[in-house]
Amino acid sequence: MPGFIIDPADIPPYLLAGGRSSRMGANKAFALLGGERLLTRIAARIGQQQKIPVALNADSDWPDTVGLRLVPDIIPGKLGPLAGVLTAIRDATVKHPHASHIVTVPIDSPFFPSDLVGRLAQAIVSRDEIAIAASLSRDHPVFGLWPVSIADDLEIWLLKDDKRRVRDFLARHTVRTVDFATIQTLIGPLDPFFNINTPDDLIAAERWLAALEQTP
Ligand SMILES: Nc1nc2c(ncn2[C@@H]2O[C@H](COP(=O)(O)OP(=O)(O)OP(=O)(O)O)[C@@H](O)[C@H]2O)c(=O)[nH]1
Ligand SMILES: [Mg+2]
Repeated sequence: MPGFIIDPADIPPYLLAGGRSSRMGANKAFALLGGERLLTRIAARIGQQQKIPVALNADSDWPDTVGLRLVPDIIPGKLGPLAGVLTAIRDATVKHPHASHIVTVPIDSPFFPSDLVGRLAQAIVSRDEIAIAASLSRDHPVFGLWPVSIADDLEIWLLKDDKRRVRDFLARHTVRTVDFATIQTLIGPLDPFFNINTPDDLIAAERWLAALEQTP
């Protein structure tokens, strides 16, 4: 079936980095993986899939945006990743008025698939649908295509729902879930959405990176 989105590379990309990094104990965007900051590494990885420059959704006093356009949350209080999604949609409505969707990726998952946006876009069959990634039977809604048409509903939900469970918001909309396979490496199968929350996760990520580099 032909998809609704004609060119996935035209979807405006937003890097979600507005979290607290509380489990890491320091801003994980600046943590080094393979000698490179996660911020630089992940911006490049999503940037290579998209024609529109990546925007950085992060605090207004962010120390170094590495040249990315900074878009701070429009609702204060660190209300979670969906506050970043709302911010991105509102920004895109102004900066990219023809976009039907935006794409978000988190700051802490360095191995996400190089065909992420294309596969998510393929799953969308009409204007108001959300597409999110999944692997190993788990959903990863921070990796999502979000229709700009959900903005008002998302804003009301963020302000009114105290629990702010992402799955509760998704239940209000049509969601296409796209499953991605694990990556075979010399040390076993890698979840492409492995995410770095703690210092131990960062050590594990170094091992995965080395294994990927050694895998033919
Ligand atoms: N814009 C925005 N992004 C957020 C917010 N909370 C989390 N995120 C982002 O959502 C993604 C997944 O969040 P987590 O893995 O929990 O990261 P975190 O919140 O920084 O880390 P913890 O404090 O340890 O939970 C990361 O890219 C975060 O930067 C928020 O309030 N606003
Ligand atoms: Mg995380």
